[in-house]
Amino acid sequence: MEAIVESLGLPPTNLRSSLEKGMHMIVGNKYPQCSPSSNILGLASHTDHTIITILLESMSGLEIMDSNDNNAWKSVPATGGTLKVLIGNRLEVLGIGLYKSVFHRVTSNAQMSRVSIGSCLSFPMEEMVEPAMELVDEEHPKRYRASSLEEYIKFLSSKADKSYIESLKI
Ligand SMILES: O=C(O)CCC(=O)C(=O)O
Ligand SMILES: [Fe+2]
Repeated sequence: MEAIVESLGLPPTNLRSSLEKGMHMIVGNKYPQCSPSSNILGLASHTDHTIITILLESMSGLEIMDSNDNNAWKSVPATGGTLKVLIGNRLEVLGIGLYKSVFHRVTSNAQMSRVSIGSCLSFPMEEMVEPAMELVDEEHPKRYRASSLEEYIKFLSSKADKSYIESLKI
């Protein structure tokens, strides 16, 4: 994490105390076998609310949206035992969009069920996260408003018509 923070141009220890107090959730997902004719997704398109998510999956099925190719869905190859790192909303906000949280989804599979384990790194529940002030100047405006994990949970139960990351853009 310190290397990622440093790559934003911030002191590597910048987030240390927030991370020590922060939430680290391990999420297990199981996607049962499902006929392709039903046209059902295993998991709908979303970006993660986290700082980063580290993902381990039993087989392929993960797709990411390629904003450089007309938002086409691209399959992510599952290469045995490889960990995948997804940028979450908090890191996008902190670095004023230098790293983008990617839209991803999981397809269904007619032959086999699939499992994945996500290691989700987050700030403390009530901590307001906003762009790092060291990175903000006249040429680099804030672009994102401050928000917390607590607020994200409320957002989930609201009937918002845009994605969470869009709702954070000023
Ligand atoms: O199962 C996967 O590969 C993705 C899981 C996921 O996106 C999530 O838990 O947020
Ligand atoms: Fe996700």
